[in-house]
Amino acid sequence: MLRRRHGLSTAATALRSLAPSKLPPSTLSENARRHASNASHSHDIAVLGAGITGLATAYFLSKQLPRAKITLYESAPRIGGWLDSSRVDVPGEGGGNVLFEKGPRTLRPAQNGVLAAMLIQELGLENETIFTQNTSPAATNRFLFYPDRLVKMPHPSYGFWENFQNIWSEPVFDRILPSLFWEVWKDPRDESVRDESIGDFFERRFSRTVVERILSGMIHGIYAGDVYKLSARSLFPRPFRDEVTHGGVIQGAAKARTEGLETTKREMEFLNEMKAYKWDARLRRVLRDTSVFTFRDGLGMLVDRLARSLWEAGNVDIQTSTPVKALKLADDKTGVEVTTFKSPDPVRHDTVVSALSPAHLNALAPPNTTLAPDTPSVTVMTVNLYYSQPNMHPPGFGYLIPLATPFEENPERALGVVFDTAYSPSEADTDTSQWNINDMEQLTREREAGRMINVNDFAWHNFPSKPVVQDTVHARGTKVTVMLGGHWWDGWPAYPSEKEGLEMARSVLSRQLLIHQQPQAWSVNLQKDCIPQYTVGHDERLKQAHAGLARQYQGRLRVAGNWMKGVGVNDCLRSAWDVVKGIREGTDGTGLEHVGNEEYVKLKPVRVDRGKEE
Ligand SMILES: C=Cc1c2[nH]c(c1C)Cc1[nH]c(c(CCC(=O)O)c1C)Cc1[nH]c(c(C)c1CCC(=O)O)Cc1[nH]c(c(C)c1C=C)C2
Repeated sequence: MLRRRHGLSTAATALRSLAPSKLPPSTLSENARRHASNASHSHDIAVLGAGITGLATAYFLSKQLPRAKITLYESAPRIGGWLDSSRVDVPGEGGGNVLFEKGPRTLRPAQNGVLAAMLIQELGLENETIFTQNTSPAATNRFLFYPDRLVKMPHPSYGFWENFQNIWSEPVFDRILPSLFWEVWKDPRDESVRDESIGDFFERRFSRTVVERILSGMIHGIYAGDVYKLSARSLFPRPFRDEVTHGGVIQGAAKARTEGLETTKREMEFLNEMKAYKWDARLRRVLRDTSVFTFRDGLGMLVDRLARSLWEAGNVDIQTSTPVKALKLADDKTGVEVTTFKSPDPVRHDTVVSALSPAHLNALAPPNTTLAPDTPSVTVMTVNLYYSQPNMHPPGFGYLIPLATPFEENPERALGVVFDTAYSPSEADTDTSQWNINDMEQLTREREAGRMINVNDFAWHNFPSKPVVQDTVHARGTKVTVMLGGHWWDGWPAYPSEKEGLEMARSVLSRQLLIHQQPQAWSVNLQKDCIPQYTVGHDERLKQAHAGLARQYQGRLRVAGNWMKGVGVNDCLRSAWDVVKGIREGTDGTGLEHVGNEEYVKLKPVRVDRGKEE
């Protein structure tokens, strides 16, 4: 009884830190809550950390083990970690507000993203989702800034000639075609080389210009990291393997096209499990044409809905503002004792899942032990800016700034700029007279059939009849995010202040996009140690960590998060899914057992005939 009251009040505290409108109605699943809290528990599981990994772990646990007792410990007063969406008022005529994302802003439905898609369905977010169509500029137009201008990356939708001319004339693509051609003739590396940096690998296979002008930009957009430090084996496992098994990267890609892609048995099982899921047919159809999606209130809405669902489940106790101090294997080895800074008495749980960073987890370990491998991370400053003038940048996703961009063109060492307007519609975008489709009956038919349709500069489909918009400003403006820091700030003793960050971002926009105006709204966010860096030898270190955890804890302590097999939100969901599967199946896993799993199977080459899709 005591637990239940405590659980409800702490969950309520967590929920109250969200918008008041998100508080669960008192009628919600009261029976379910009472039932679960009175029942004897099948498992007693603690989850450490209520970022997206911890929340998703608790969610999958509560769904798949409804009789488990789950305690979620979070050191901060709020939940959600790096997923943080907030609204900022825009002063002036039109008024209203704009939504800024401090961290990740969109999700892809592909690969591990099927789990995010599943959450749309299970959390009832269909009518709150903004789907960006994969033919829209936000999906097709990506730019690199080199040497002093935006250059469009090739895309099949531009057609052969436009791509060819671009590749032929722009210095960013200098010698790319010969380097692709010669790759086929290069000797493969010695098999004894177990890992190297992606910079070294692609420089060896292709050329330094490919690495420094193109690849480094792409890596900035995902890892904010240094190509010469990150691991080829961890980040590009397929090409790295193809070099040895097929003689080269191009040969490997060609073989995959003709004979089918190779994937691990584990991935295949996951795909089959996802295929067997009872998908809403309409959602599935829309997602097939979706490049990325987000929600009316940003990705923070996913956090809110997960929290609400945990509340409703009744068997989850969310303890915010409760930092964990220490972890210890129970003397009888059948559980783990968790001590928090709130009480000197340890609480025993059958299983603990850490959704903390390696550094945080190691800080809880008994003296002279490490639980997770040393994994460096980078700090990113995101600077969101909103201007009331529309179209201040070309239509597209945004641009990335590679290593090779001359210093004088990027003295702030920005990593890239995201054009948020591209996927984030505002009230103004509901004005049908501005849409580039005249036949409104066709629009209605398409919408009713659950098909996506281009209605504007960017494309979006909405489930309900009224389009979902993110920003409440009445006129269309321009919303961008400047990304600063990452590996450029490695080893810095201090980071720029908010004021300096804003000045740096404005200076980037002024030089690179010729935006000299004063923004109407902004937000500067320093995200310390937010992206783990999978440096050379990463997989090997994970394997050792797995062996150590398995030996010491025999399945009682497991790990999940973005520091093992992918740094994105979708990867966090996958990691949560996998760890829960291990617990459900009662294996002696650690959450790292998949690392180095090299049992491969072949996927048949897929030919999608869109006309025949249901
Ligand atoms: C906010 C900073 C982030 C940077 N990388 C990531 C975040 C959250 C993680 C990440 N970003 C992308 C992926 C690939 C998978 C995918 O969803 O596409 C991952 C794992 C791609 C991506 N990069 C940028 C955006 C807007 C996206 C789409 C996903 C998202 O919303 O984050 C832009 C971007 N991200 C970073 C930089 C420096 C940058 C520059 C334009 C760092």
